[in-house]
Amino acid sequence: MAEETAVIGHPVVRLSEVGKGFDGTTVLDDISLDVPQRQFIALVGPSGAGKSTLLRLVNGMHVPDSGTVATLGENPATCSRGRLRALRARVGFVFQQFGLVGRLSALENVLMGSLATLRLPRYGVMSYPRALRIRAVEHLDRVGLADRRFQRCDTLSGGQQQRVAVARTLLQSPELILADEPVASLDPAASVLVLDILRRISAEDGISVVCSLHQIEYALATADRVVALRGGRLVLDEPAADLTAGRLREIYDTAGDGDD
Ligand SMILES: Nc1ncnc2c1ncn2[C@@H]1O[C@H](COP(=O)(O)OP(=O)(O)OP(=O)(O)O)[C@@H](O)[C@H]1O
Repeated sequence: MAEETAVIGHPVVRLSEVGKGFDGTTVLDDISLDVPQRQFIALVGPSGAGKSTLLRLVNGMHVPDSGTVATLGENPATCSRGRLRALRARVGFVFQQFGLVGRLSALENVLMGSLATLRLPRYGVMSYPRALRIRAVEHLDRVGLADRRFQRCDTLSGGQQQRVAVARTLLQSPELILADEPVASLDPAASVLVLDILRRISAEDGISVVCSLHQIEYALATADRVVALRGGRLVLDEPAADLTAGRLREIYDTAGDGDD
C-alpha cells in the first residue's frame, strides 16, 4: 500500500536533508523523508533518537539548522506568522499528555479544536455555533464517546481522554495528524483502541498520520510504513508488512553502540 499511495499527488510532508541540533549537539542528521497522502507512518527509535524533534520540525515548532521542511506545501521555517498559524490549523497534533482542560466537559474540549478559526473567545458549550456543536458530537461519536460528552475530562480514564483529544483534533478537519507517543501513558487495551481509531481515521478520511511509538508490536500492527531513527539518523524505512518484530528490535538493541 505504501508504494501505491506514494505516487499519488504531492507528498503531504517532505523533509530534504534536514539537520537539527541543540546547544552544539546534533539531534537530527541528514533526514530525508516523504509522507504521502493517506499513509499511516509509525516513527520508532530509542529514547533521544529525535522523534519528537522531527514532529516539531514538521509543524514549525522547531526550525531546521540545515535542509528544508515542506508541510502541506508550506515551509514552516520561513512562512509568516499568519501563514504558520493557518498551517498549524491544518495539522492536528496529538500529545502523550492529551492537553485537555480537565474541569471542562468532553464536548467543550472538542469544541476548543475550532478556536483557531473562530474570532472571539468562547465560554461554555452554548457559545459555539450550533453546526460546530453538532460536528463535535459526531466526532465524539466516532471515537465512541458521544454518551460521555457532558462528563468532565478529569473524570475520564486516560484512554477516554486521549480519544477526546483525537476528536478535538478531528474538529480542525486536519489534512495531517502528528501524534507524539499518543499511547505512552495508556494501558495495552486503551492503547490498541486509540491506535485503531487513528488508523481508521487515516484510512477513511485520507489523512496522513505520523505517529511516534515506543512499542514495536503496535507499530507493526497499526502502520502502513515504519520509519526508524537512531542517534538522529534515519536507519530504516519500510512497509510494515515487510518487517518483523525481531528486525525492529535490533534497532533498539544496537542503540548506543557507537553508530554515530
Ligand atoms: N528544546 C530542546 N533543547 C535542547 N535539547 C533538546 C530540545 N529538544 C530535544 N532536545 C534533545 O534532543 C534529543 C532528541 O530528543 P527527542 O525528544 O526528539 O527524542 P525522542 O526520540 O522523541 O525521545 P523520547 O522517545 O524519549 O521521547 C534529546 O537528547 C533531547 O534532550
